[in-house]
Amino acid sequence: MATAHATQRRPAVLGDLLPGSLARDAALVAGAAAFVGVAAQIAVPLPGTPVPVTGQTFAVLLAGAALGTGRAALGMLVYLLAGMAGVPWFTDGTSGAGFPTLGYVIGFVAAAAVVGRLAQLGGDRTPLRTIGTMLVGTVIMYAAGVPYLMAALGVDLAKAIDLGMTPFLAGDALKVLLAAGLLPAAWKLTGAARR
Ligand SMILES: O=C(O)CCCC[C@@H]1SC[C@@H]2NC(=O)N[C@@H]21
Repeated sequence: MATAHATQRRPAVLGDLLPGSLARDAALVAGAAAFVGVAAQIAVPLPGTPVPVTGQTFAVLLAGAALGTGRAALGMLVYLLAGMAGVPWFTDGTSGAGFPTLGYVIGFVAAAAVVGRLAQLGGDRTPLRTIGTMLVGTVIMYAAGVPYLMAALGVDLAKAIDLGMTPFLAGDALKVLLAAGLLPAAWKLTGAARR
């Protein structure tokens, strides 16, 4: 019984290390949305495509792993809905719903939820596991973003991949590697128990 109790109290994700419960969770959800909103302002346009290189993917992956599935998904839902409602925190300070990259932002919700779940299962405790977790999250963003791009621009799948995936693979791989260095190191720094 004592062991089971101790196991329950062990932090499942980094966000659990902060004290409090409801207020903490609300702050983490709002913080995750704002974090992605700030990361969206790091946007580099590429010639020949309406899709920019942005810091969002990295922020979404980190928020997912650090907050766990429920809070991370909620944070990304707040980001999506507030942005659609007029908060200017999509790339380059934009908002609304009439832009071709909205599919990626919809994908952020699912990606954060899945990355959060994998992190709760220990998927951010070692660099190798973190790479796997972040790759899954990245694939989910593309799985939402590329078909949306197809529909929004009226192009076929090959063209949508050309415009919305191929130019970003190297940069997104770097973000995955960066997360794979950061998250296990953060766990090590906290000294929290391993799983
Ligand atoms: O307009 C937006 O707010 C969303 C931009 C989405 C950019 C996508 S996310 C996956 C890929 N990696 C990048 O760095 N940029 C694209």
